[in-house]
Amino acid sequence: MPVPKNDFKAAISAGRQQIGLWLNTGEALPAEIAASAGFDWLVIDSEHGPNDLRSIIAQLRALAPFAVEPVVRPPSGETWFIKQLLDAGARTLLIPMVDSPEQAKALVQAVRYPPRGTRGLGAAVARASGFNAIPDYAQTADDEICLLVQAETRVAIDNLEAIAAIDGVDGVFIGPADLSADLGYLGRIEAPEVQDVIESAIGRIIAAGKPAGILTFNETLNRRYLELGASFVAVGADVTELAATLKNLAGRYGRGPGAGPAGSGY
Ligand SMILES: O=C(O)C(=O)C[C@H](O)[C@@H](O)CO
Repeated sequence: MPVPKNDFKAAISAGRQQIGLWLNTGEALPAEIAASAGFDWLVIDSEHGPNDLRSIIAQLRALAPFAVEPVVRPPSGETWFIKQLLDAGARTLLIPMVDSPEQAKALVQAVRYPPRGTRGLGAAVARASGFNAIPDYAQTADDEICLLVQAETRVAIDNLEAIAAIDGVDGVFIGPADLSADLGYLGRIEAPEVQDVIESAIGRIIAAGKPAGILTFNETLNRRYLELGASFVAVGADVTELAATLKNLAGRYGRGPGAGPAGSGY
């Protein structure tokens, strides 16, 4: 029996646009609530969210009954943690700060079993294989793993075509907050100079034959990126949505700081 198909991977490679949300509470219950809202993909974020392997597993379990792809973002692309995440049952990974084709190649190696890569064997005792309930796990896992890399520095933008060309990179995600900072526009994602770089990067990723992805908290920008052909667009984060909704509710009864200005997020 092979591993189940990764519909998200198939969708983005076929250009079927997927709408996502960031999960930053580190808790299973809000993850379950977000899944019930109907998003196509949800990012369990351990780069900026309070997550460890156990909280990630709890969220993977919470999301399992839903038709949504859990995308796990580790704090960085360390091989040892990638191995733990894959064994825990994560199969779509979003790796921050990938600046070069060499880095991308090393990540591809980390997510694939020999002879195609260097992933260590051990899934038979792990959640990924249903604790050995999927007999062909080791033979079939590689093809359903989806490796997404983040381009979020000037160096990565310079190397975009070379990164996208790496076989096994399944999508390139623009990190607008870090990219804008590296371009000298800290906290100013909407600056026209930043937008020019992002729009051209989306076009270049697509021209290189790979799906492009992005996240902002700005609906106008998100719709523009969808128009430009980005395949996986995250449109917000659970914590910012909760904070905004609660401030608004309290504000309607004269409490708290009120709704405040809407930001694009960082
Ligand atoms: O640089 C970015 O933008 C991202 O990588 C996404 C952010 O990390 C996300 O956490 C929203 O602030």
